[in-house]
Amino acid sequence: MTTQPEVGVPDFVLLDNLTTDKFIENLHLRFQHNKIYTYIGEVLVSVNPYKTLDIYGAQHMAQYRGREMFEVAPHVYAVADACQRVLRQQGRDTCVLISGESGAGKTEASKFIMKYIAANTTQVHREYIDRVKNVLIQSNSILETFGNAKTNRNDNSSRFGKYMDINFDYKGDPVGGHISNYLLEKSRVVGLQPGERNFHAFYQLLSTNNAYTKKFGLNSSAVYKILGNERTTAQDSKLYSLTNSAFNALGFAPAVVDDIWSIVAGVILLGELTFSETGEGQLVVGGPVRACVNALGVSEAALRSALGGRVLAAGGELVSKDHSLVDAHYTRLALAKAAYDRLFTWIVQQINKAIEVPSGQWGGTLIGVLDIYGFEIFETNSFEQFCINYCNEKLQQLFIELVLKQEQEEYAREGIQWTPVAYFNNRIICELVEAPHQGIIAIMDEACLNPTKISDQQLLEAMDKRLSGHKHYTSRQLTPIDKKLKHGVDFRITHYAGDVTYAITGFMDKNKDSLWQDLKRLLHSSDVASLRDMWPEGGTNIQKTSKRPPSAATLFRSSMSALVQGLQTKEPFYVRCIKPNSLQTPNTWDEQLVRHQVAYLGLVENVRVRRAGFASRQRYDRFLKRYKMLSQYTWPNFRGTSDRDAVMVLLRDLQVTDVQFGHTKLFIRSAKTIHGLEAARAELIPSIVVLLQKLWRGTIARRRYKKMKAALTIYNAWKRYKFRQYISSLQSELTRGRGVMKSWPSAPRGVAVALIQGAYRRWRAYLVLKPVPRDQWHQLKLKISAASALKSRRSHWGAARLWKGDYLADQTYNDKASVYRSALSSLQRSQNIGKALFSCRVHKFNRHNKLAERCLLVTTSAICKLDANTFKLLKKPTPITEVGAIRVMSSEAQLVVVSVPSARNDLVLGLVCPHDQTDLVGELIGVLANRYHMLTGSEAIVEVESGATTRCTLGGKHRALQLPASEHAPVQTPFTHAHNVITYHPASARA
Ligand SMILES: Nc1ncnc2c1ncn2[C@@H]1O[C@H](COP(=O)(O)OP(=O)(O)OP(=O)(O)O)[C@@H](O)[C@H]1O
Repeated sequence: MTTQPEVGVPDFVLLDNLTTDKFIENLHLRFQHNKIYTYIGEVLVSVNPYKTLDIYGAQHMAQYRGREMFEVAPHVYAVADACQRVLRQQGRDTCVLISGESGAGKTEASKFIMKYIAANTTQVHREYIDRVKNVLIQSNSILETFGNAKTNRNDNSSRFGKYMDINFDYKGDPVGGHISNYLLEKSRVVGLQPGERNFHAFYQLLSTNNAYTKKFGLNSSAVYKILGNERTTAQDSKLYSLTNSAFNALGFAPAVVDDIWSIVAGVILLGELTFSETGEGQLVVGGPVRACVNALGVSEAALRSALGGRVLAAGGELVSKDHSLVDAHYTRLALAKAAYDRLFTWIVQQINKAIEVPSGQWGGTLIGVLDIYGFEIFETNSFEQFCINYCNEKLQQLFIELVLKQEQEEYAREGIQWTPVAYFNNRIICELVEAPHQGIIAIMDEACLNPTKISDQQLLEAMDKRLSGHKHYTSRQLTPIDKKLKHGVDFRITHYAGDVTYAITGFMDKNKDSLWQDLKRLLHSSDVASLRDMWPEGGTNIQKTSKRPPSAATLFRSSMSALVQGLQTKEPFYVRCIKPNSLQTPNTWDEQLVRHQVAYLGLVENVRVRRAGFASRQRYDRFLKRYKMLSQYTWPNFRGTSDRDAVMVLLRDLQVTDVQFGHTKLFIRSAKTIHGLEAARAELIPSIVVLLQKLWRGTIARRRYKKMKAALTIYNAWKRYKFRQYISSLQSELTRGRGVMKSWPSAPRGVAVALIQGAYRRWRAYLVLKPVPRDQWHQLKLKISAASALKSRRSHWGAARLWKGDYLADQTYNDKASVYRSALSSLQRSQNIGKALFSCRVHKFNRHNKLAERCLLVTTSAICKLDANTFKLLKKPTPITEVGAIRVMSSEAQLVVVSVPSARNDLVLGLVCPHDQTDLVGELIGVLANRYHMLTGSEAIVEVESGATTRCTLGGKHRALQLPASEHAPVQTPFTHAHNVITYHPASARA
């Protein structure tokens, strides 16, 4: 991973002088360098780049997997990973609360979080987990189609609040989810601001020639009232097919998808209906009535009557009342809004069915992702802004509760002393809105319930009366000097994020949100099955439905309170989104706009609170892991017992004093200290990287070496196998008198034995030596590789027994083993000869034709001749590097000639084997050849004489050395000599 240099500070907590200017300066600096993410402790501040950044790919995800937030550059993936880690490691539910104004990047952030969570599963290809991941991601396309629209602030603005719970199994893999939707901006269905579009669904439906447009006579080039001046685009038709494939992926039945698009068409057509009055005052419905009833699946008569008037239950009687033109118009719009709003909620319910945790599947832990509208302050603020801003007050309250409370609890838990920080608690504003009996919602509900029709203005008067004296509420009536407030229209709430003036107009209607029963009945009578299903209350008896449903504000308050309750039980993470400009363009920074958002999101305050007590807190183990290299007492390892002790020692060594030691965490007061630690660390890192690289390269080399060794072992085993096969084929040919013997069918048995012995010897020789072509075996006088000599001998002789090497140290071979051992160690002390590798008794033949019993000792560097009884060194050791050649016989004779060109005498030795074995030659050659190779880097020369004769140099003269002919009479001495010919008698050389 390449770590890029940081720009500014990656965590606002590290700012030296905290002011709003400094805060914005750092945010801007980072934005200019495409560093759109910065932390306030664990809160992520994200600035919308309005351009595609290459920071979201799989390789970026990998950088955040399992890493602590402070270890890696700030990123929304780090938040997602932290969420998942808390869930997996502590089994705790977590949530991410994403806030910011329209276009600040909330929905994008939530999608990145979902993407990360979906990718970060423990099992990559478990079928239903893959399905869940797919469904969670696809559900976004449907929600965006039906709930998003182009506004002047955001081309793809979510016009509803969304909270999504994702369920995880015990391993931490997603197994399902649930979406809650809040307050769709349904007024958009029938009224658009200039330059804005209606919900995407309408344009998508009209963008192609499809079954629905055909069936309901819709036309992509026609102008429809509810679509405003905006036309469909090529993008819409692309998204139309995407939406349909998402429906398919979520398992929506084709009939249901038909129903959904029919309702969308029906709403477009409702927008086209017109009303006029006949001369007799009769209301006439015009426009595409037929197409409209077709799309909604209702009868024409029912539609006409529902739009033309209404039936009321009064005193047990049913009274019908005709609509005026104005009422009819209002009813049509109400019907369109209600039908679309209900459709949206119903679609969310269907999605929930598709993603619910299957029964029997444990989906015990949750991550909640809240993507909800930010604070809104417009020219004219109405009921919707009132609800949205109330929602933000609730979330701010939650933030205060969780963040500040947690902070204080942590200090208490850790035994840290601190002075509480003053902060503005917005509970008072929440209460202004929601308090029972006294709050604005209660006052509105009371007005709505009043049997006499209360106007908006009367509502305002009632509010003024009840709320006068409240610090956060005012109106022109209450502060006549404030000319900005319109008399009888405006009231102002001082929100935690600033003053907002609301116009009371429409509050009563919007809060009642009543849909006449006739319309509910109409929709329930539809033969579009899904539409019928959406309006169950339209099926109840009109006489029984006089009870008013709860008002819109009350419903909203309940859903907010349920939301907050749910969030309270979870460990929260915050993403605060900031919009850098209103033009939706990259690289543009509108200082005023940013300043405003920083203010109302309370970000600087957030940093202050975070730093009030301590700028940073870290668990001892984590702190140690990050900074242990800064002190010789802790690097590479601390010798004490606890991490806390280690951190204390480390900080004492660094003379850092502005800290407090909690039970499990270290609390650092000033940001400067963290800076200092970070800088010192950054300075040391390059040398540590070099060290790690060195170690790692060594590991790789050792691994490669092991592999090579393993390959060689396999190769040798195979070679042995082939030769065993060859020998056994020879043996079986011999016993059956075929094959080799076939060429000499009459060969006597002695010849056969000689033959097989010859083959056996050649085989032994072969094993000693590097393989040579069979046709060159008669020239068995070769240079061999030391390693292969060692290995080949070992593979043959070593298979039967272990090489003991230092035989003299073995009591069974040498009854004076202990004398030998002490002689050896004093020898080792006096003569730098190294470790004993091989020793045995030998018969030595010298230049005076004398035979002597000696002991031979081969060490890591030299060949020594020792006295046979005292094991004292007899002559100067001969360095192994001076060995010229080693000569042996291909037979079993234990005769070895070690030629030393620098001396006038070769070593002519008959080795004395232990009782239980017949050969030491192989082992001696193995040891000598191997050491020779190690010391000189070249191969030892080993000559194997195939015949019965070899040679040696004694007293500077060449002498022949032979084995006796078989018919020779046995002699008692291992060596005899006559006429410069030395004879070695193997039989007499036994121990
Ligand atoms: N991280 C990002 N990288 C690139 N572009 C982004 C990023 N975040 C947001 N955008 C761009 O900004 C646009 C608006 O973002 P988004 O829809 O997430 O805002 P929002 O805060 O959810 O707004 P609203 O409240 O209106 O729904 C996106 O369509 C996208 O083009």
